[in-house]
Amino acid sequence: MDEDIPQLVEDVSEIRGELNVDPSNPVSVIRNAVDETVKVPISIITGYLGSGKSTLLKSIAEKGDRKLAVILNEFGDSVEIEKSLTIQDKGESYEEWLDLGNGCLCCSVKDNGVAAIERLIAKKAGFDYILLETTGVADPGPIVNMFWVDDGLASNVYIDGVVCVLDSEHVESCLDDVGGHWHGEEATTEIDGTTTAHLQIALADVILLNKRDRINEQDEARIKERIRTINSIAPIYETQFGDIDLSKILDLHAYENRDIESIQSIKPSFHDSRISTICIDLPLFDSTSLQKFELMLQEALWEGLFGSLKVDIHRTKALLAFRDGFKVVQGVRQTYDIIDSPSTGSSSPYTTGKLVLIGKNLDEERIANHINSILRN
Ligand SMILES: Nc1nc2c(ncn2[C@@H]2O[C@H](COP(=O)(O)OP(=O)(O)OP(=O)(O)O)[C@@H](O)[C@H]2O)c(=O)[nH]1
Repeated sequence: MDEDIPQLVEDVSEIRGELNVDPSNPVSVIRNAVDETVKVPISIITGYLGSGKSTLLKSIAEKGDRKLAVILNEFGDSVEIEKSLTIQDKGESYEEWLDLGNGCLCCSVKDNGVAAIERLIAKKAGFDYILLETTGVADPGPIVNMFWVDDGLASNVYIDGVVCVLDSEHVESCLDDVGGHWHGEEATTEIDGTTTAHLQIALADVILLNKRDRINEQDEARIKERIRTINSIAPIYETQFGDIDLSKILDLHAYENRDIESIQSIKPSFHDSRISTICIDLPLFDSTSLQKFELMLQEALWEGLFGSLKVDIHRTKALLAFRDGFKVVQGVRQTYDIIDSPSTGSSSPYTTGKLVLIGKNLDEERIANHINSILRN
């Protein structure tokens, strides 16, 4: 093995040892050893089982001149308390088994996964991009939040975006949940018919309609329309064997304030009984608007309420326009961030703002009325 290629997770017990030092803040131990000036983008690759995630990763690795670190998250076929963490670096790969403790992706992967990636950075592997492939049955929300929110990690890694790979031939049956039996997996549908595929599409910043060779033009038009009823922000590209111009899926900066274009270009929404996208115009904010807006947003995200309307929000984006500048809001599930625009010293380029929400039960008219009445008072 090449000496220059760093060992990533030498020993799981070592990670646990570190976690044990300060269980309340597991990354802080490692954070000190990290060069804070290094910031590596991480893209989350999500998509249902067999949609072509690994094929895409291979295609990216072959194409780019970037040095990629690829992290594969796979569960065993039982609710095993083990997870395989494989890092590939130009053909070399390291495999470690991380004990998840309770098999729960959300919390258990968080601690071990964060520690492993901190180590990756700390070892200065010389890579400049991380791709993380989630397991096909996973809701990507907790993973996105893990990389976005974690302070220690955020100083070294920033989340660039979520790429959702769809199998053109099977995406409709996944959304109708007749595909839940694939690969012997159990169906993952909620009572109202929301499937894992809905959640993966809802959180996508870009969508690849892969296996395009398996459908005809009519199918393509119908499928795209259906996807847009769920997420009308993310661009959709058709691909075969993950072949795509890398500039369309990497370096999206989808969680930053430079994401203005996607907020501005949002199309009017369609309605789906499960998850849909809505877009609400916001007035020019004055000195009291921000606080009112934030309280309203907190109630919506944390309590699931716009007034008396019960909602469930997966993704939030907003452009808040002020006379002398603007702010961008980014949110994933209950977490949000309000990001200032860099000061230009001149007046704002925007005279109105916009709020884009992807979630369940989003009645655009009722929400717009609620927001307007809050902002007016
Ligand atoms: N016809 C066709 N087959 C494809 C295409 N992309 C991928 N495949 C095939 O689909 C199968 C599944 O692809 P993978 O890349 O392993 O899918 P995955 O999403 O990583 O699968 P899991 O790890 O099981 O979730 C493989 O046999 C691929 O060769 C495509 O565009 N067209």
